Amino acid sequence: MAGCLDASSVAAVLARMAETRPRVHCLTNTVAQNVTANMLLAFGAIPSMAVHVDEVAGFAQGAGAILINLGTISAEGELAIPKLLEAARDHHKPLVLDPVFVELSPLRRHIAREVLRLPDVVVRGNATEMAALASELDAAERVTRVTTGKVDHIEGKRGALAIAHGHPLMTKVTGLGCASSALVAACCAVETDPVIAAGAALTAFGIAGEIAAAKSAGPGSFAVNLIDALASLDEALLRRHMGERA
Ligand SMILES: Nc1ncnc2c1ncn2[C@@H]1O[C@H](COP(=O)(O)OP(=O)(O)O)[C@@H](O)[C@H]1O
Ligand SMILES: Cc1ncsc1CCOP(=O)(O)O
Ligand SMILES: [Mg+2]
Repeated sequence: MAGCLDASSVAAVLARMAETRPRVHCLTNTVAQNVTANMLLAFGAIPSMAVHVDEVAGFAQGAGAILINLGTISAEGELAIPKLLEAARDHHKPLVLDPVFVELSPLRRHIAREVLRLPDVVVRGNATEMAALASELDAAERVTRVTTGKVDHIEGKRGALAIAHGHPLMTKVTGLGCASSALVAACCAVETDPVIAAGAALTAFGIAGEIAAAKSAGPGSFAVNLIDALASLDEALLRRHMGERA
């Protein structure tokens, strides 16, 4: 039976985020780079996005977590990935994979398979992407599966969570799934249990989506209001949206 987090657990992760300000090194797609960087900053983390094979290892070794997003994977990006995997392995960095459109691309499936040779990877995707990777995920060691949608489902070594926060407008702005993967990575930098880290990230992001939607006329204003809402989160707001007494 999947559980959910309480406001104090989410607030504790956000407090560590504010205190630590982890840098998330993102090898991510050109569509979502800007929204990803802005959401990480609003969340209290620091984004970096270098890709060149001769410098990416240094960026990754000094980061709190690593994100690999396959959305616009290039030959240059593909060269950098082994360096990121080495950094994650040798320097014990949390690593999140976002297998964008893996269902459409044998190349992306191949790269996802290579990434999943590493143990303890956190994979965040939508239901189509996670279903397309089912056999690779089944074969991966100590993988944490994060499947987003109307309800986000998180399954890992230490349990399962279902997160029923968010708003349909979050599907109308490009890059918000990619951004959610980056927020999961940021939480993995300050919370050692990836199930709790992903639960905190998606609870916070979903509540920010609810707050932003209430004051938006459409997807354009929603995109801007979402950054403000994410930056405004505190325990009182979390409690209000999680139905807990202030
Ligand atoms: N129908 C929905 N209602 C509320 N929130 C949603 C809905 N669909 C997706 N979300 C939220 O939107 C964000 C992006 O999820 P999703 O659309 O599944 O990713 P992707 O953009 O990679 O396909 C997640 O935070 C998720 O919780
Ligand atoms: C449209 C598109 N094409 C390649 S990456 C990308 C952005 C996908 O963003 P998200 O998965 O967050 O909707
Ligand atoms: Mg996506």
